[in-house]
Amino acid sequence: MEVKGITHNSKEVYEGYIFVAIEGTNTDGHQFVEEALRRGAIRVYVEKDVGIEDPRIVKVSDTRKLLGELCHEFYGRPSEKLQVIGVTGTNGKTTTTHILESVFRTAGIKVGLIGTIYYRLGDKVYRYEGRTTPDPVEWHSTLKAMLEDGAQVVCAEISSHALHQRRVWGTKFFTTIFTNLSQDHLDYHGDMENYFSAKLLLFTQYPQEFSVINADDPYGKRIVSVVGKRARTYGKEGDLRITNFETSLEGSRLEVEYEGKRYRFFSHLRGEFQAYNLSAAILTAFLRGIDPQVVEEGVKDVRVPGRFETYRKDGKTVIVDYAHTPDALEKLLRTARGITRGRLLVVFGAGGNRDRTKRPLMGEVAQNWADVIVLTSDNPRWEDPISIIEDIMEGISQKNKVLVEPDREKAIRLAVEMAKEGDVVVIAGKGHEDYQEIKGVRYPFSDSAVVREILHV
Ligand SMILES: CC(=O)N[C@H]1[C@@H](OP(=O)(O)OP(=O)(O)OC[C@H]2O[C@@H](n3ccc(=O)[nH]c3=O)[C@H](O)[C@@H]2O)O[C@H](CO)[C@@H](O)[C@@H]1O[C@H](C)C(=O)N[C@@H](C)C(=O)N[C@H](CCC(=O)O)C(=O)O
Ligand SMILES: Nc1ncnc2c1ncn2[C@@H]1O[C@H](COP(=O)(O)OP(=O)(O)OP(=O)(O)O)[C@@H](O)[C@H]1O
Ligand SMILES: N[C@H](CCC[C@H](N)C(=O)O)C(=O)O
Ligand SMILES: [Mg+2]
Repeated sequence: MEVKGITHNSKEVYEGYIFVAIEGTNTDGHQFVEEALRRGAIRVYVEKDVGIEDPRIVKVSDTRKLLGELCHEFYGRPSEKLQVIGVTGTNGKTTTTHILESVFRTAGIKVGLIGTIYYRLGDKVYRYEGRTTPDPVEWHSTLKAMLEDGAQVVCAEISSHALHQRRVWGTKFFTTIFTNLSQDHLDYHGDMENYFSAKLLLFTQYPQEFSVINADDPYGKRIVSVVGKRARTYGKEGDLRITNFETSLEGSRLEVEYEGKRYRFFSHLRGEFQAYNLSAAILTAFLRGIDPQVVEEGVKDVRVPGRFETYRKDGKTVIVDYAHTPDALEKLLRTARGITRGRLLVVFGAGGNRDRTKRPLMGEVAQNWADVIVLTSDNPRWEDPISIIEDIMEGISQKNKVLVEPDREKAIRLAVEMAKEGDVVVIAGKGHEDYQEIKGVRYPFSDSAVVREILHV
């Protein structure tokens, strides 16, 4: 039986395909078995009876795991011929994968990147459906495509949704990395314990040589206790020990101690949290045997679109960043406050159809650090923008600091034009995003483009 393709979507079944029925969050693939058969499926895997007598239907215990295993086989087990580095955690995945990409490229190693912004190998960008971590078909086929295009290493962001939905099941990892865990995605996971359990899966259910863990994070400590001798840690208490870190508008200086030696690094990345992203990437590069001088060179000029992008004009500074969780916003504003001579203004909103409970917490963070808060829309999706803003307002008692402007472009313009010499304006939540998602439509929109137009830079 020659298999022509594998899919979990009946609408993508063609003659000779295998269809795997998945019970999802919106609908159940088991309702589409008849359609899959009609479209020419030669095998249909189900988890439960669908009331159709047909020799092509086979029942298994877990169709999500089966889908991953089938795709891993069908695309030629690419993760066994590459070195796949998987990064998970609430924040830092995109940044850490970009640092690793820069280090491996400096070492002359062909390195692929799969994550929030793009799936790319050098200048080649692969089909991208908008997920930080794609479904098993897109995941294993992209690994195969990168392998065929010469990739030796692939650095990938592994989201908690992906782990919960087994989107990367069947993958063999070289190294997995844990950045941190703080509040996000509770709309999906329900509570922090479930969120942590999803993250833990990467370190316990997938083959890997090393687990690189943030020893300073309370959840990181729990992962170390579970993975045992495979763990290699970073942080103030890590195997790779952070001994000094300074950050400014110019960049960051990091000093670490590892296996009895001291190392110093400089990077254009800014923000106190970069100590951790840099350390995670440096430890991983050391474990892969990359020469320290090459690592030093590789971490210098890392550019991550939409992370702490800085524009300056007439003595005022505007920072565009992707922070969209209470922890990230807190660390971003704390860093911004440290470089502000005058007032700190912040423009942000919160994504619709995402974790609602984080909204007042973000409002409270903004109130603690900023002099002026302009509340606006992020990606409202199917929610009313005003009600999202009201959720954020719940966390703000100092109402006199707040201006409300639901139109994001007007809100950015309002803050930048209000700012005076010495002031800093932080525009948070969307970073690299080049769209605004409203009621299922992605309208072209970019925070950076709006800022550049206002400042004529
Ligand atoms: C909540 C969530 O994660 N949903 C993801 C999930 O969809 P689902 O389980 O809801 O699927 P469903 O729509 O219920 O359909 C169930 C099954 O029926 C099948 N079906 C459906 C219709 C049909 O006609 N025939 C058919 O066979 C579907 O193919 C599917 O297998 O599986 C889909 C396929 O893999 C994903 O595209 C989809 O991502 C949605 C669009 C999404 O917005 N996900 C976000 C929350 C997300 O995944 N974000 C993370 C983290 C971002 C970050 O913090 O970095 C990410 O990795 O991007
Ligand atoms: N190690 C970190 N700890 C806390 N905040 C961080 C860290 N690294 C980056 N941030 C902040 O969080 C934001 C998101 O960073 P990044 O895009 O690297 O995270 P991510 O895990 O890929 O996020 P997402 O899951 O939304 O894709 C950054 O814009 C920055 O403000
Ligand atoms: N500006 C986006 C950031 C989150 C995107 C991604 N992390 C997700 O949850 O899909 C939003 O808040 O909608
Ligand atoms: Mg990301």
